[in-house]
Amino acid sequence: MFPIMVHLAGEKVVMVGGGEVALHKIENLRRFGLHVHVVSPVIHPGIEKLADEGVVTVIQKPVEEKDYEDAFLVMAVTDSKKVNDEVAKQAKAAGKLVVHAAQPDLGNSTIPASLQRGRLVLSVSTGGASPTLAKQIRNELAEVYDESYEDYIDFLYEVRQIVRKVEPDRTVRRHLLKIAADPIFYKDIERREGFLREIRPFAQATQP
Ligand SMILES: C[C@@]1(CC(=O)O)C2=NC(=C\c3[nH]c(c(CCC(=O)O)c3CC(=O)O)Cc3[nH]c(c(CC(=O)O)c3CCC(=O)O)/C=C3\N/C(=C\2)[C@@H](CCC(=O)O)[C@]3(C)CC(=O)O)/[C@H]1CCC(=O)O
Ligand SMILES: NC(=O)c1ccc[n+]([C@@H]2O[C@H](COP(=O)([O-])OP(=O)(O)OC[C@H]3O[C@@H](n4cnc5c(N)ncnc54)[C@H](O)[C@@H]3O)[C@@H](O)[C@H]2O)c1
Repeated sequence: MFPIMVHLAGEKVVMVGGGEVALHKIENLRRFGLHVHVVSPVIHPGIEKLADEGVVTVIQKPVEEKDYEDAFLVMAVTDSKKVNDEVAKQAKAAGKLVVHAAQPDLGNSTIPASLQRGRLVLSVSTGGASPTLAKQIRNELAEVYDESYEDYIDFLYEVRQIVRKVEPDRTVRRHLLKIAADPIFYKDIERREGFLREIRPFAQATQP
């Protein structure tokens, strides 16, 4: 398994199956601001509620290939092995990202337990050994990397954008970015503001 971050905004995500597991997967996708198309004859009440809120689009019927032919990511989460296997096979052959929720080796992707702190994303995968352990480790990380990381990551992002824009020399750029990543800036918000005050004028000066 190779970890990769995927920009899914604007891409079609199709959930085949509308039960409990589908609901859980949709809620996870929702945390990342993603809209999901659900194809399933029976729809969990929790998914119906999300449809009312506009978070998902529901197509209430058994799945057919045309329901996911324009999808980027397909999740096969029905309670039928035959349906999940068939969907995974066809979608994979069509070059899509595919999660098979019951037999991961029949898909080509799995969902890790994850945690977001603004731009910081921490993901834990056990390669199907124990989703329960993945969740436990994620919860431990959530305590270490608490909400205060959101602002800190924003600071690092802004510094990096400025440095990339104003400093043509790669060695100097790396040096400056290393300074910015000093833990002192995590702990001391005033220092962050001071640092930004110092470097912002350089970016403004180079504006076209
Ligand atoms: C991380 C998380 C993300 C998410 O789903 O969003 C996720 N499963 C979560 C929870 C969870 N899933 C299951 C339990 C019950 C206890 C247990 O079995 O441990 C719990 C625990 C709970 O619910 O508390 C049952 C289960 N899961 C899979 C199978 C089939 C199989 O056995 O392989 C079965 C057995 C079904 C059966 O009994 O027949 C398969 C997969 N589940 C994965 C991801 C992928 C591997 C990730 C990895 O190992 O790292 C993979 C391979 C494919 C995929 O679905 O992507 C999410 C964490 C929650 C969070 O983020 O809060
Ligand atoms: N990956 C995970 O995290 C995880 C966790 C637990 C279970 N599972 C697996 O997920 C699967 C689903 O479990 P569940 O608890 O959501 O089941 P469920 O009984 O709650 O829901 C099954 C859904 O499949 C739909 N379905 C059936 N035939 C269909 C078809 N032809 N086309 C479209 N949809 C169809 C039904 O309408 C229903 O909405 C099981 O195979 C289970 O082993 C995966």
